[in-house]
Amino acid sequence: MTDDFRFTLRARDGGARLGEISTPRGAIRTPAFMPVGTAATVKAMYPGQVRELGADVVLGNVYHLMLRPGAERVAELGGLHKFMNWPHNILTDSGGFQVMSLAKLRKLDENGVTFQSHIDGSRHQLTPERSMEIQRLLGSDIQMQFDECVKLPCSHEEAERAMRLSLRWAERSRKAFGEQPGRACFGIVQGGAERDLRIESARALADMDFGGMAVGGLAVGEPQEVMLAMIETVMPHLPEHKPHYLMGVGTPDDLLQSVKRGIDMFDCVMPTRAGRHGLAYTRWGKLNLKNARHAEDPRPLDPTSSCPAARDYSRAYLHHLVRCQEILGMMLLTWVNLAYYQDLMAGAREAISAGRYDDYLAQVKDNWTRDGE
Ligand SMILES: CO[C@@H]1O[C@H](CNc2nc3cc4c(=O)[nH]c(N)nc4cc3[nH]2)[C@H]2OC(C)(C)O[C@@H]12
Repeated sequence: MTDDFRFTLRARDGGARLGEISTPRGAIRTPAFMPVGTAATVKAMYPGQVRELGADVVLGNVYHLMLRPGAERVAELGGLHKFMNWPHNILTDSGGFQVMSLAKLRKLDENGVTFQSHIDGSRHQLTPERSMEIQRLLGSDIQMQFDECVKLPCSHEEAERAMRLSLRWAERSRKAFGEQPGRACFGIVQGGAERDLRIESARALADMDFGGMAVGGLAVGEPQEVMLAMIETVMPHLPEHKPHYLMGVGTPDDLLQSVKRGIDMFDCVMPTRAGRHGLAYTRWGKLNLKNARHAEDPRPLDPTSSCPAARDYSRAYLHHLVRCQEILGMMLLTWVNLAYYQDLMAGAREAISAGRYDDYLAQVKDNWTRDGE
């Protein structure tokens, strides 16, 4: 156990990295997938279940928690770890992205963003200082700078404006974070799909004293090749001794391709959101269990899986639950999908350690062509 925040690079296999973040709350094995726990819960999962799947860290959101139940209230109740009964690491997103994708009547200026809650219309303001104060009140172990993420496609001028604003907000966020032993503040690289802006942003952030570097502004609807091109553009300019976090990503293929290019951390709503909508991620690809072809299929999703939801329930039963919109259907498929994402990352870590990541990537992709059977 350590009382400071430390990242150790354990092995490399081409561009892929095997590492470990250690904090007073435990180790985060990288490459890592962080289940999204937006409203202080990984939807449809017990915290103990999430941990059993191998998750070392979950993600929380300033935007949602400041609106409901409120950061001060969570602090009075002992902080977010105690509140949600998750004693392991928590990373919190700083709110800027969610404000722009969820809130109403947003007004952005140099100081921050004022907006109306999408829940009750109440008025709120987020600045770099308030976002870092909220993350400190929550007791977050990894706190994200407050930034502005532009939608893609956008003009070079617009991407430049938002990237420079995000750099000024990075300075303010880092100053407001101060020194919190055992915790880290991460900078977020912006710059849209513009190589010059991405490099300028990465270089400027690398000179600030951040504990890790995130790549933001992606997974906002751009094609995968644009996302991968931006990762390749910034990677040479990210400090290799600090964790690299790709925000909001992604599909299983996105994760494996990004690990190959030097990404260590991911978060994405896909496995949990897809599970609630009847979609199952399996070794052979994605299955839509609403589809009538599963109605009389007695086989489990994957008899070799270590996840009971994938091993002990027939596709016919899962199809029935999804068709009836039964709560158990959402629970079981969320479980299946998070197990798949954690196993995918565990396999990547093992493959990098053995120096056979490219074989692993090819083997996983080869299985996907067999249409879920
Ligand atoms: C696949 O899920 C959809 O795609 C979005 C995930 N993509 C994403 N890119 C992000 C970029 C940033 C960023 O630049 N900065 C900060 N602070 N946080 C970020 C969070 C991000 N998440 C989800 O967001 C919506 C709700 C649009 O659909 C989901």
